[in-house]
Amino acid sequence: MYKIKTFNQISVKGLDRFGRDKYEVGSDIGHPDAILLRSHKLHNEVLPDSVLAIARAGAGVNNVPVDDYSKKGIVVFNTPGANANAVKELVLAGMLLSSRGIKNGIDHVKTLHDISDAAELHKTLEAQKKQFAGQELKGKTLGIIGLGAIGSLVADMALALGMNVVGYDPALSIEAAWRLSSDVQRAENMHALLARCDYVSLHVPAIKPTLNMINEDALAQAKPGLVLVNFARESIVDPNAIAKALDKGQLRTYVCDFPEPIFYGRDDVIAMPHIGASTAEAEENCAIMAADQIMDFLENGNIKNSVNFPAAAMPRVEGQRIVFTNENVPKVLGSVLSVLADHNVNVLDMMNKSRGDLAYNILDVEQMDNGHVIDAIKNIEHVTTVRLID
Ligand SMILES: NC(=O)C1=CN([C@@H]2O[C@H](COP(=O)(O)OP(=O)(O)OC[C@H]3O[C@@H](n4cnc5c(N)ncnc54)[C@H](O)[C@@H]3O)[C@@H](O)[C@H]2O)C=CC1
Ligand SMILES: O=C(O)C(=O)COP(=O)(O)O
Repeated sequence: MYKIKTFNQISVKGLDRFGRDKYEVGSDIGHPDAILLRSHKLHNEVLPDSVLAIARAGAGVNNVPVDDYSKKGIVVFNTPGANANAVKELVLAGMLLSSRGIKNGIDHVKTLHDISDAAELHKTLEAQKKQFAGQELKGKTLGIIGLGAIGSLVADMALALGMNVVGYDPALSIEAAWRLSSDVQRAENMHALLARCDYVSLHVPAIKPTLNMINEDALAQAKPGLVLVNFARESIVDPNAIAKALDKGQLRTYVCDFPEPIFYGRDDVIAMPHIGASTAEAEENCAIMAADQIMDFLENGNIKNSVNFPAAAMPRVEGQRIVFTNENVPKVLGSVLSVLADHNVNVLDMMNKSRGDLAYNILDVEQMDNGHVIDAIKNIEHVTTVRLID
């Protein structure tokens, strides 16, 4: 039996992927083979040695100490794009909330509940509605910082609304570039983007280079009256700088999924409780993708959508499969193959992939009757983890 420990609310559709004949799944599992979670922070958790993999049902992995886990040979997965549409739709809601008198208008209507005569109510509304007039998105310029799964969907949506779209992403992958509409204009740098946009939406991961990227310096470049939309992470903005920019009118509104105490009581901040990915569809997509990736890894050693390991997958053949991780230095694979040769084990197929400082290997071998082989591989210098899969 494989054991999967869960944190957070994981969609049942995902949990149901784990066949109960092979898997035990729950939030109170003691020595799990893998962990399935959403935003639960793992930095302060002591992981049992049994853990081989972590799957983040979602995009951001800043709640997982990925570098530490890489050193231990723990594979970390996420689910790219699985919740992107949900975020995109909320970005639209955020832009509309910041541009039209929606919230204040609705609140105002609620204050009129003692007017019982319909005709009088309509007359009052018509007389007062001018205070809730707004502006349209069409014809305005939206800047998008980070043009990955979410950024590219936001770009398509904004173009469809008749907005001009400017993008900035110095780390854009080739795959993401192919997905991007050719109508997205390219900004040379973030400051140039901020200077020409009416709205800016942030879609970068929380990593060292993006920490506090929206700071006082950046906001000083913004076109006065900018609406800043942050459904990415709290750590990429400096809240004090945002508050100052709002006070000065450099920012008109800050729309975010990450409330901060400094924003309490401000009408120019629209803060939501991290609900960008909180739709039934996104939760299902993420949970299903994460569960499938864990199962393929545990049962076959295959790796897809890892943030710290290379992609590696081979179809299964007869016999057994050995998977091992090693530091990415010369001679390790050769030493492993020598051990197999010494024990008379025939290799049927193999794959060796590397990513940064680590390498991952899949070896299909004929059925072995020698139990010492795995121990011998474990003892080879620079081998971090090894596993035999039947
Ligand atoms: N509010 C919510 O519930 C959700 C928030 N998120 C956040 O949104 C982030 C982005 O998600 P996806 O689009 O799915 O990820 P993604 O990995 O597909 O796209 C991120 C993009 O940011 C770019 N990037 C990296 N460093 C950059 C920099 N310094 N300047 C400009 N661009 C840079 C990358 O090249 C990549 O194209 C996640 O990492 C997560 O923090 C994601 C899903 C839900
Ligand atoms: O996918 C992401 O990065 C998110 O922020 C979504 O977080 P959640 O799974 O809703 O806690």
